[in-house]
Amino acid sequence: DGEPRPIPHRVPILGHAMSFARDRRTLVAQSIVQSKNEPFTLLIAGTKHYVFNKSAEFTEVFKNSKTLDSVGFLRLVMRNLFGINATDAEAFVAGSVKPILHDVNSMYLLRNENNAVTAVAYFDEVRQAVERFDKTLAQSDTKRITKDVLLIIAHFQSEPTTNAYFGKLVLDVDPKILDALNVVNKYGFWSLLFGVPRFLAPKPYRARDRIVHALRILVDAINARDGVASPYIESRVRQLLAHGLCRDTVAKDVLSVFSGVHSNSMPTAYCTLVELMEHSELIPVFRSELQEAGYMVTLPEDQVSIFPDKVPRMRSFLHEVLRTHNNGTAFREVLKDTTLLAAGRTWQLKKGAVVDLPNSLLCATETIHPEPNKFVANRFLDKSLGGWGENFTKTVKPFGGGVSFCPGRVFAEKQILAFLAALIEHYDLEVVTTPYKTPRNSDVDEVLWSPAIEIEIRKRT
Ligand code: HEM
Repeated sequence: DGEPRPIPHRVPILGHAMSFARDRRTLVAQSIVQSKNEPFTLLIAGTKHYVFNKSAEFTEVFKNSKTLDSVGFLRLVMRNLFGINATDAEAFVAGSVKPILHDVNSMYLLRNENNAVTAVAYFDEVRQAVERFDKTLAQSDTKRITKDVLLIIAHFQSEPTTNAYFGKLVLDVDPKILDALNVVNKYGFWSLLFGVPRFLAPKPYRARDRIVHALRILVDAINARDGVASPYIESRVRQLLAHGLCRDTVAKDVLSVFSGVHSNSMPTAYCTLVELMEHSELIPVFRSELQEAGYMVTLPEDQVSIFPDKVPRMRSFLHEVLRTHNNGTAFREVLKDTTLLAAGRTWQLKKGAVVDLPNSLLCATETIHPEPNKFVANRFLDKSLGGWGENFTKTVKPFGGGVSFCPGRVFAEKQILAFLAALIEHYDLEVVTTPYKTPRNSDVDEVLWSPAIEIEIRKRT
Protein backbone atom coordinates (compact mmCIF):
# COMPACT_ATOMS: atom_id res chain seq x y z
CA ASP A 1 0.00 0.00 0.00
CA GLY A 2 1.12 3.56 -0.62
CA GLU A 3 -0.42 6.96 0.00
CA PRO A 4 -4.24 7.17 0.13
CA ARG A 5 -5.64 7.46 -3.43
CA PRO A 6 -5.97 11.04 -4.77
CA ILE A 7 -9.41 12.42 -5.64
CA PRO A 8 -9.02 14.04 -9.08
CA HIS A 9 -9.26 17.84 -9.31
CA ARG A 10 -9.54 20.27 -12.19
CA VAL A 11 -7.66 23.36 -10.96
CA PRO A 12 -3.88 22.85 -10.67
CA ILE A 13 -2.23 23.62 -7.28
CA LEU A 14 -5.42 25.08 -5.75
CA GLY A 15 -6.97 21.64 -6.17
CA HIS A 16 -10.11 21.30 -4.06
CA ALA A 17 -9.45 24.50 -2.06
CA MET A 18 -12.61 26.32 -3.14
CA SER A 19 -15.04 23.49 -2.41
CA PHE A 20 -13.18 22.76 0.84
CA ALA A 21 -13.66 26.36 1.99
CA ARG A 22 -17.28 26.47 0.80
CA ASP A 23 -18.59 23.18 2.17
CA ARG A 24 -16.03 20.83 3.63
CA ARG A 25 -18.64 18.33 4.78
CA THR A 26 -20.13 17.79 1.30
CA LEU A 27 -16.74 17.60 -0.42
CA VAL A 28 -15.52 14.96 2.00
CA ALA A 29 -18.79 12.99 1.89
CA GLN A 30 -18.68 12.86 -1.96
CA SER A 31 -15.03 11.85 -1.90
CA ILE A 32 -15.77 8.98 0.46
CA VAL A 33 -18.32 7.62 -2.02
CA GLN A 34 -15.80 8.08 -4.86
CA SER A 35 -13.08 6.29 -2.92
CA LYS A 36 -15.46 3.47 -1.91
CA ASN A 37 -15.02 4.24 1.78
CA GLU A 38 -11.22 3.98 1.66
CA PRO A 39 -8.92 6.78 2.90
CA PHE A 40 -8.17 9.31 0.15
CA THR A 41 -6.04 12.36 -0.63
CA LEU A 42 -7.31 15.85 -1.48
CA LEU A 43 -4.96 18.47 -2.86
CA ILE A 44 -5.84 21.75 -1.13
CA ALA A 45 -3.89 24.89 -2.01
CA GLY A 46 -0.74 22.92 -2.76
CA THR A 47 -0.91 20.73 0.36
CA LYS A 48 -1.90 17.08 0.38
CA HIS A 49 -4.67 16.30 2.86
CA TYR A 50 -5.04 12.61 3.75
CA VAL A 51 -8.60 12.01 4.90
CA PHE A 52 -9.42 9.06 7.16
CA ASN A 53 -12.93 8.21 8.24
CA LYS A 54 -12.84 5.03 10.29
CA SER A 55 -12.71 4.86 14.05
CA ALA A 56 -9.67 2.53 14.05
CA GLU A 57 -7.82 4.92 11.74
CA PHE A 58 -8.58 7.87 14.04
CA THR A 59 -7.17 5.94 16.97
CA GLU A 60 -3.95 5.08 15.10
CA VAL A 61 -3.46 8.69 13.99
CA PHE A 62 -3.92 9.91 17.58
CA LYS A 63 -1.43 7.27 18.78
CA ASN A 64 1.28 8.42 16.31
CA SER A 65 1.60 11.75 18.07
CA LYS A 66 5.39 11.91 17.66
CA THR A 67 5.21 12.32 13.89
CA LEU A 68 1.56 13.38 13.46
CA ASP A 69 1.07 16.53 15.49
CA SER A 70 -0.86 19.80 15.35
CA VAL A 71 2.02 21.96 16.52
CA GLY A 72 1.84 24.40 13.55
CA PHE A 73 -1.89 24.96 14.01
CA LEU A 74 -1.47 25.45 17.76
CA ARG A 75 1.32 27.94 17.13
CA LEU A 76 -1.09 29.93 14.97
CA VAL A 77 -3.76 29.72 17.67
CA MET A 78 -1.47 30.92 20.45
CA ARG A 79 0.16 33.71 18.43
CA ASN A 80 -2.64 34.98 16.24
CA LEU A 81 -5.86 34.08 18.00
CA PHE A 82 -4.74 34.77 21.56
CA GLY A 83 -2.02 37.30 20.71
CA ILE A 84 0.87 35.73 22.68
CA ASN A 85 4.34 36.89 21.58
CA ALA A 86 6.36 34.51 19.39
CA THR A 87 8.89 33.40 22.04
CA ASP A 88 6.29 32.63 24.70
CA ALA A 89 3.97 30.97 22.15
CA GLU A 90 6.81 28.59 21.25
CA ALA A 91 7.22 27.68 24.94
CA PHE A 92 3.47 26.92 25.12
CA VAL A 93 3.37 24.84 21.96
CA ALA A 94 6.62 22.90 22.10
CA GLY A 95 8.72 24.14 25.01
CA SER A 96 8.85 24.30 28.79
CA VAL A 97 5.28 25.56 29.37
CA LYS A 98 3.63 22.62 27.62
CA PRO A 99 4.22 20.07 30.44
CA ILE A 100 3.08 22.60 33.07
CA LEU A 101 -0.27 23.03 31.32
CA HIS A 102 -0.64 19.33 30.73
CA ASP A 103 -0.14 18.65 34.44
CA VAL A 104 -2.41 21.43 35.67
CA ASN A 105 -5.18 20.35 33.27
CA SER A 106 -4.90 16.70 34.31
CA MET A 107 -4.75 17.61 37.98
CA TYR A 108 -7.73 19.98 38.12
CA LEU A 109 -9.93 19.18 35.13
CA LEU A 110 -9.62 15.42 35.04
CA ARG A 111 -9.01 14.33 38.63
CA ASN A 112 -12.49 13.73 40.04
CA GLU A 113 -12.12 15.32 43.46
CA ASN A 114 -10.72 18.55 41.97
CA ASN A 115 -13.10 18.68 39.05
CA ALA A 116 -15.95 18.33 41.55
CA VAL A 117 -14.90 21.54 43.35
CA THR A 118 -15.53 23.71 40.28
CA ALA A 119 -18.59 21.67 39.29
CA VAL A 120 -20.19 22.29 42.72
CA ALA A 121 -19.41 26.02 42.46
CA TYR A 122 -21.06 25.97 39.03
CA PHE A 123 -24.19 24.13 40.25
CA ASP A 124 -24.54 26.75 42.98
CA GLU A 125 -24.14 29.57 40.45
CA VAL A 126 -26.86 27.99 38.30
CA ARG A 127 -29.12 27.88 41.38
CA GLN A 128 -28.50 31.60 41.97
CA ALA A 129 -29.21 32.34 38.30
CA VAL A 130 -32.60 30.61 38.71
CA GLU A 131 -33.33 32.69 41.82
CA ARG A 132 -32.47 35.93 40.02
CA PHE A 133 -34.56 34.98 37.02
CA ASP A 134 -37.51 34.02 39.24
CA LYS A 135 -37.46 37.53 40.75
CA THR A 136 -37.51 39.16 37.30
CA LEU A 137 -40.29 36.82 36.24
CA ALA A 138 -42.35 37.59 39.37
CA GLN A 139 -42.00 41.33 38.71
CA SER A 140 -43.15 41.07 35.09
CA ASP A 141 -46.80 41.92 34.34
CA THR A 142 -47.60 38.81 32.37
CA LYS A 143 -45.41 36.44 34.45
CA ARG A 144 -43.76 35.33 31.26
CA ILE A 145 -40.54 36.46 29.58
CA THR A 146 -39.47 35.92 25.99
CA LYS A 147 -35.74 35.57 25.51
CA ASP A 148 -33.31 34.79 22.69
CA VAL A 149 -31.72 31.33 23.14
CA LEU A 150 -28.26 32.96 23.22
CA LEU A 151 -29.32 35.13 26.17
CA ILE A 152 -30.88 32.16 27.97
CA ILE A 153 -27.54 30.35 27.72
CA ALA A 154 -25.65 33.47 28.80
CA HIS A 155 -27.81 33.74 31.94
CA PHE A 156 -28.11 30.08 32.95
CA GLN A 157 -24.81 28.64 31.71
CA SER A 158 -22.11 31.09 30.62
CA GLU A 159 -22.31 33.58 33.52
CA PRO A 160 -22.44 30.75 36.11
CA THR A 161 -19.44 29.11 34.37
CA THR A 162 -17.51 32.39 34.38
CA ASN A 163 -18.12 32.88 38.10
CA ALA A 164 -17.28 29.27 38.95
CA TYR A 165 -13.97 29.22 37.03
CA PHE A 166 -12.73 32.81 37.09
CA GLY A 167 -14.44 34.16 40.21
CA LYS A 168 -16.90 37.06 40.55
CA LEU A 169 -14.20 39.61 39.84
CA VAL A 170 -14.29 39.12 36.08
CA LEU A 171 -17.97 39.95 35.54
CA ASP A 172 -17.65 42.76 38.12
CA VAL A 173 -14.77 44.29 36.16
CA ASP A 174 -16.50 43.81 32.82
CA PRO A 175 -20.16 42.71 32.86
CA LYS A 176 -20.07 42.56 29.04
CA ILE A 177 -17.06 40.28 28.75
CA LEU A 178 -19.14 37.40 27.34
CA ASP A 179 -20.49 39.70 24.62
CA ALA A 180 -16.89 40.58 23.76
CA LEU A 181 -16.08 36.87 23.42
CA ASN A 182 -19.06 36.52 21.08
CA VAL A 183 -17.66 39.38 18.96
CA VAL A 184 -14.29 37.63 18.73
CA ASN A 185 -15.96 34.35 17.78
CA LYS A 186 -18.50 35.87 15.38
CA TYR A 187 -16.40 38.41 13.49
CA GLY A 188 -12.87 37.43 14.21
CA PHE A 189 -12.12 33.77 14.67
CA TRP A 190 -10.79 33.16 11.15
CA SER A 191 -9.46 36.67 10.55
CA LEU A 192 -7.48 36.66 13.80
CA LEU A 193 -6.30 33.10 13.20
CA PHE A 194 -5.00 33.88 9.73
CA GLY A 195 -3.38 37.11 10.89
CA VAL A 196 -5.61 39.62 9.04
CA PRO A 197 -4.21 43.04 10.12
CA ARG A 198 -6.01 45.06 12.78
CA PHE A 199 -7.07 47.89 10.46
CA LEU A 200 -9.01 45.38 8.33
CA ALA A 201 -10.75 43.73 11.29
CA PRO A 202 -10.81 46.28 14.13
CA LYS A 203 -13.89 44.84 15.88
CA PRO A 204 -12.51 41.44 16.97
CA TYR A 205 -9.13 42.96 17.90
CA ARG A 206 -10.85 45.54 20.11
CA ALA A 207 -13.04 42.86 21.70
CA ARG A 208 -9.99 40.70 22.38
CA ASP A 209 -8.12 43.63 23.97
CA ARG A 210 -11.10 44.23 26.19
CA ILE A 211 -11.16 40.61 27.43
CA VAL A 212 -7.39 40.59 28.00
CA HIS A 213 -7.68 43.85 29.98
CA ALA A 214 -10.20 42.26 32.40
CA LEU A 215 -8.18 39.06 32.65
CA ARG A 216 -5.01 41.03 33.35
CA ILE A 217 -6.80 42.51 36.39
CA LEU A 218 -7.72 38.97 37.40
CA VAL A 219 -4.08 37.83 37.08
CA ASP A 220 -2.94 40.74 39.29
CA ALA A 221 -5.59 39.87 41.89
CA ILE A 222 -4.62 36.17 41.92
CA ASN A 223 -1.00 37.20 42.32
CA ALA A 224 -1.93 39.36 45.32
CA ARG A 225 -4.30 37.14 47.31
CA ASP A 226 -6.03 33.75 47.65
CA GLY A 227 -9.63 32.83 46.91
CA VAL A 228 -10.14 35.03 43.86
CA ALA A 229 -10.86 32.29 41.31
CA SER A 230 -11.22 28.49 41.15
CA PRO A 231 -8.25 26.41 42.38
CA TYR A 232 -7.65 25.42 38.73
CA ILE A 233 -7.26 29.00 37.47
CA GLU A 234 -5.32 30.13 40.53
CA SER A 235 -2.89 27.25 40.20
CA ARG A 236 -2.48 27.74 36.44
CA VAL A 237 -1.81 31.47 36.81
CA ARG A 238 0.60 31.07 39.72
CA GLN A 239 2.58 28.32 38.03
CA LEU A 240 2.95 30.35 34.84
CA LEU A 241 4.05 33.46 36.77
CA ALA A 242 6.51 31.39 38.80
CA HIS A 243 7.85 30.01 35.52
CA GLY A 244 8.83 33.57 34.60
CA LEU A 245 6.13 34.47 32.09
CA CYS A 246 5.01 38.10 32.08
CA ARG A 247 1.50 39.03 33.26
CA ASP A 248 0.39 39.96 29.76
CA THR A 249 1.19 36.46 28.46
CA VAL A 250 -0.46 34.87 31.50
CA ALA A 251 -3.61 36.95 30.93
CA LYS A 252 -3.64 35.73 27.32
CA ASP A 253 -3.28 32.15 28.53
CA VAL A 254 -6.32 32.76 30.78
CA LEU A 255 -8.06 34.03 27.63
CA SER A 256 -7.37 30.65 26.02
CA VAL A 257 -9.09 28.95 28.97
CA PHE A 258 -11.90 31.52 28.92
CA SER A 259 -12.46 30.66 25.28
CA GLY A 260 -12.09 26.92 26.05
CA VAL A 261 -14.83 26.86 28.69
CA HIS A 262 -17.30 28.82 26.54
CA SER A 263 -16.65 28.53 22.82
CA ASN A 264 -17.60 24.86 22.46
CA SER A 265 -20.04 24.56 25.35
CA MET A 266 -22.16 27.54 24.38
CA PRO A 267 -23.00 26.30 20.86
CA THR A 268 -23.49 22.75 22.14
CA ALA A 269 -25.95 24.00 24.78
CA TYR A 270 -27.65 26.00 22.02
CA CYS A 271 -28.17 22.95 19.81
CA THR A 272 -29.19 20.86 22.84
CA LEU A 273 -31.90 23.31 23.89
CA VAL A 274 -33.24 23.80 20.36
CA GLU A 275 -33.28 20.02 19.74
CA LEU A 276 -35.15 19.58 23.01
CA MET A 277 -37.74 22.10 21.86
CA GLU A 278 -38.11 20.03 18.66
CA HIS A 279 -38.50 16.84 20.70
CA SER A 280 -40.57 18.37 23.47
CA GLU A 281 -42.15 14.95 24.17
CA LEU A 282 -38.86 14.21 25.95
CA ILE A 283 -39.30 16.97 28.54
CA PRO A 284 -41.63 14.90 30.78
CA VAL A 285 -39.29 11.91 30.39
CA PHE A 286 -36.32 14.00 31.55
CA ARG A 287 -38.34 15.56 34.34
CA SER A 288 -39.22 12.18 35.77
CA GLU A 289 -35.57 11.10 35.46
CA LEU A 290 -34.56 14.22 37.39
CA GLN A 291 -37.25 13.60 39.97
CA GLU A 292 -36.09 10.01 40.46
CA ALA A 293 -32.53 11.32 40.88
CA GLY A 294 -33.80 13.73 43.56
CA TYR A 295 -32.63 16.82 41.66
CA MET A 296 -35.00 19.34 43.26
CA VAL A 297 -34.18 18.23 46.80
CA THR A 298 -30.43 17.81 46.29
CA LEU A 299 -28.05 20.56 47.34
CA PRO A 300 -25.54 21.84 44.76
CA GLU A 301 -22.70 20.12 46.64
CA ASP A 302 -24.35 16.74 46.08
CA GLN A 303 -25.33 17.25 42.46
CA VAL A 304 -22.03 15.78 41.25
CA SER A 305 -23.61 12.41 41.98
CA ILE A 306 -26.53 13.27 39.67
CA PHE A 307 -24.72 14.67 36.63
CA PRO A 308 -24.17 12.62 34.56
CA ASP A 309 -24.60 9.21 36.22
CA LYS A 310 -28.19 9.48 37.43
CA VAL A 311 -29.56 11.03 34.24
CA PRO A 312 -28.70 8.44 31.56
CA ARG A 313 -31.56 9.52 29.26
CA MET A 314 -30.51 13.15 29.30
CA ARG A 315 -26.91 12.07 28.82
CA SER A 316 -27.76 9.94 25.78
CA PHE A 317 -29.71 12.89 24.36
CA LEU A 318 -26.73 15.24 24.84
CA HIS A 319 -24.40 12.81 23.07
CA GLU A 320 -26.87 12.39 20.22
CA VAL A 321 -26.82 16.20 19.88
CA LEU A 322 -23.01 16.10 19.86
CA ARG A 323 -23.14 13.37 17.20
CA THR A 324 -25.66 15.02 14.91
CA HIS A 325 -24.42 18.61 15.18
CA ASN A 326 -20.74 17.87 14.98
CA ASN A 327 -18.62 19.34 12.24
CA GLY A 328 -15.32 19.09 13.99
CA THR A 329 -12.34 18.02 11.95
CA ALA A 330 -9.14 17.28 13.81
CA PHE A 331 -5.99 18.12 11.84
CA ARG A 332 -2.54 16.68 12.27
CA GLU A 333 0.57 17.75 10.39
CA VAL A 334 2.87 15.01 9.10
CA LEU A 335 6.18 16.05 10.68
CA LYS A 336 8.13 13.05 9.32
CA ASP A 337 7.36 10.34 6.74
CA THR A 338 5.09 7.95 8.65
CA THR A 339 3.86 4.42 8.09
CA LEU A 340 0.37 4.05 9.51
CA LEU A 341 -1.07 0.62 10.23
CA ALA A 342 -4.82 0.92 10.61
CA ALA A 343 -7.92 -1.17 9.96
CA GLY A 344 -5.78 -3.96 8.46
CA ARG A 345 -4.03 -1.69 5.93
CA THR A 346 -0.69 0.09 5.74
CA TRP A 347 -0.51 3.70 4.57
CA GLN A 348 2.53 5.80 3.72
CA LEU A 349 2.12 9.41 4.82
CA LYS A 350 4.58 11.96 3.44
CA LYS A 351 6.24 14.72 5.46
CA GLY A 352 4.59 18.12 4.86
CA ALA A 353 1.11 16.70 4.25
CA VAL A 354 -1.86 17.12 6.61
CA VAL A 355 -4.08 14.39 8.07
CA ASP A 356 -7.79 15.28 8.34
CA LEU A 357 -10.04 13.37 10.73
CA PRO A 358 -13.58 14.53 9.91
CA ASN A 359 -15.52 13.62 12.99
CA SER A 360 -18.84 14.59 11.41
CA LEU A 361 -18.43 11.68 8.97
CA LEU A 362 -17.51 9.21 11.63
CA CYS A 363 -20.70 10.34 13.32
CA ALA A 364 -22.68 9.66 10.15
CA THR A 365 -21.29 6.20 9.32
CA GLU A 366 -24.07 3.61 8.97
CA THR A 367 -21.99 0.67 10.23
CA ILE A 368 -21.13 2.55 13.43
CA HIS A 369 -24.45 4.32 13.96
CA PRO A 370 -27.42 2.51 12.38
CA GLU A 371 -29.84 4.99 10.77
CA PRO A 372 -27.23 7.72 11.06
CA ASN A 373 -29.42 10.50 9.70
CA LYS A 374 -32.13 9.93 12.27
CA PHE A 375 -32.05 11.76 15.61
CA VAL A 376 -32.39 8.95 18.15
CA ALA A 377 -32.49 10.35 21.69
CA ASN A 378 -32.01 6.86 23.17
CA ARG A 379 -29.13 5.87 20.89
CA PHE A 380 -26.55 5.95 23.68
CA LEU A 381 -28.86 4.67 26.40
CA ASP A 382 -28.11 1.22 27.77
CA LYS A 383 -30.19 -1.59 26.26
CA SER A 384 -31.33 -2.61 29.75
CA LEU A 385 -33.05 0.79 29.97
CA GLY A 386 -34.68 0.47 26.57
CA GLY A 387 -31.99 2.28 24.56
CA TRP A 388 -29.98 1.30 21.49
CA GLY A 389 -26.93 0.62 23.61
CA GLU A 390 -24.32 2.41 21.46
CA ASN A 391 -21.15 3.46 23.26
CA PHE A 392 -20.35 7.13 22.67
CA THR A 393 -16.91 6.92 24.26
CA LYS A 394 -15.86 4.48 21.53
CA THR A 395 -17.65 5.86 18.51
CA VAL A 396 -18.12 9.63 18.79
CA LYS A 397 -15.14 11.92 19.07
CA PRO A 398 -16.50 15.44 19.59
CA PHE A 399 -13.80 16.05 22.20
CA GLY A 400 -10.97 15.01 19.89
CA GLY A 401 -8.43 12.49 21.14
CA GLY A 402 -4.80 11.64 21.69
CA VAL A 403 -2.48 14.12 23.38
CA SER A 404 -4.86 17.06 22.96
CA PHE A 405 -8.01 15.14 24.01
CA CYS A 406 -10.24 17.87 25.48
CA PRO A 407 -9.47 17.98 29.23
CA GLY A 408 -12.73 19.89 29.79
CA ARG A 409 -14.92 17.00 28.67
CA VAL A 410 -15.81 15.90 32.21
CA PHE A 411 -16.98 19.37 33.18
CA ALA A 412 -18.64 19.99 29.80
CA GLU A 413 -21.12 17.15 30.35
CA LYS A 414 -22.02 18.38 33.83
CA GLN A 415 -22.19 21.97 32.59
CA ILE A 416 -24.71 21.34 29.81
CA LEU A 417 -26.80 18.76 31.67
CA ALA A 418 -27.14 21.01 34.74
CA PHE A 419 -28.08 23.95 32.51
CA LEU A 420 -30.80 21.90 30.84
CA ALA A 421 -32.04 20.45 34.14
CA ALA A 422 -32.40 23.91 35.72
CA LEU A 423 -34.41 25.14 32.77
CA ILE A 424 -36.85 22.27 32.44
CA GLU A 425 -37.34 21.70 36.16
CA HIS A 426 -38.11 25.33 36.95
CA TYR A 427 -39.82 26.55 33.80
CA ASP A 428 -42.23 25.77 31.00
CA LEU A 429 -40.67 26.68 27.69
CA GLU A 430 -42.20 27.39 24.31
CA VAL A 431 -40.52 28.49 21.08
CA VAL A 432 -42.19 31.65 19.78
CA THR A 433 -40.11 32.18 16.64
CA THR A 434 -41.80 30.62 13.61
CA PRO A 435 -40.41 29.14 11.55
CA TYR A 436 -37.00 28.61 13.03
CA LYS A 437 -33.96 26.72 11.87
CA THR A 438 -31.70 24.63 14.08
CA PRO A 439 -28.04 25.27 13.19
CA ARG A 440 -26.58 22.19 11.48
CA ASN A 441 -23.27 22.39 13.30
CA SER A 442 -22.41 23.36 16.81
CA ASP A 443 -19.55 25.55 15.56
CA VAL A 444 -19.53 28.76 17.53
CA ASP A 445 -19.52 31.10 14.51
CA GLU A 446 -22.34 29.17 12.81
CA VAL A 447 -24.49 29.41 15.95
CA LEU A 448 -23.72 33.12 16.42
CA TRP A 449 -24.65 33.87 12.79
CA SER A 450 -27.91 31.84 12.93
CA PRO A 451 -31.18 33.79 12.88
CA ALA A 452 -32.35 34.41 16.46
CA ILE A 453 -34.67 31.87 18.06
CA GLU A 454 -36.85 33.16 20.91
CA ILE A 455 -38.33 31.10 23.71
CA GLU A 456 -41.11 32.11 26.09
CA ILE A 457 -40.37 31.17 29.69
CA ARG A 458 -42.99 30.72 32.42
CA LYS A 459 -42.55 29.49 35.99
CA ARG A 460 -43.71 25.90 36.36
CA THR A 461 -46.56 25.54 38.75
C1 HEM B 1 -19.26 20.52 24.59
C2 HEM B 1 -18.18 21.16 24.99
C3 HEM B 1 -16.80 20.97 24.47
C4 HEM B 1 -16.37 20.39 23.29
C5 HEM B 1 -17.21 19.80 22.16
C6 HEM B 1 -14.91 20.47 23.28
C7 HEM B 1 -14.09 20.00 22.27
C8 HEM B 1 -12.71 20.10 22.24
C9 HEM B 1 -11.87 19.65 21.14
C10 HEM B 1 -12.38 18.98 19.86
C11 HEM B 1 -10.59 19.91 21.47
C12 HEM B 1 -9.35 19.64 20.61
C13 HEM B 1 -8.94 18.19 20.73
C14 HEM B 1 -7.90 17.76 19.68
O1 HEM B 1 -7.36 18.56 18.92
O2 HEM B 1 -7.61 16.59 19.69
C15 HEM B 1 -10.60 20.56 22.78
C16 HEM B 1 -9.47 20.99 23.43
C17 HEM B 1 -9.50 21.62 24.66
N1 HEM B 1 -10.60 21.85 25.45
FE1 HEM B 1 -12.53 21.39 25.00
N2 HEM B 1 -14.48 21.08 24.45
C18 HEM B 1 -15.61 21.40 25.19
C19 HEM B 1 -15.62 22.00 26.44
C20 HEM B 1 -14.50 22.36 27.14
C21 HEM B 1 -14.51 22.91 28.48
C22 HEM B 1 -15.77 23.14 29.32
C23 HEM B 1 -13.20 23.15 28.83
C24 HEM B 1 -12.64 23.66 30.12
C25 HEM B 1 -13.16 23.42 31.29
C26 HEM B 1 -12.37 22.76 27.69
C27 HEM B 1 -11.00 22.87 27.66
C28 HEM B 1 -10.20 22.49 26.59
C29 HEM B 1 -8.75 22.67 26.55
C30 HEM B 1 -7.87 23.32 27.65
C31 HEM B 1 -8.30 22.12 25.32
C32 HEM B 1 -6.86 22.06 24.78
C33 HEM B 1 -6.24 20.72 25.10
C34 HEM B 1 -4.80 20.59 24.62
O3 HEM B 1 -4.48 20.99 23.51
O4 HEM B 1 -3.99 20.03 25.39
N3 HEM B 1 -13.19 22.28 26.71
N4 HEM B 1 -11.91 20.66 23.22
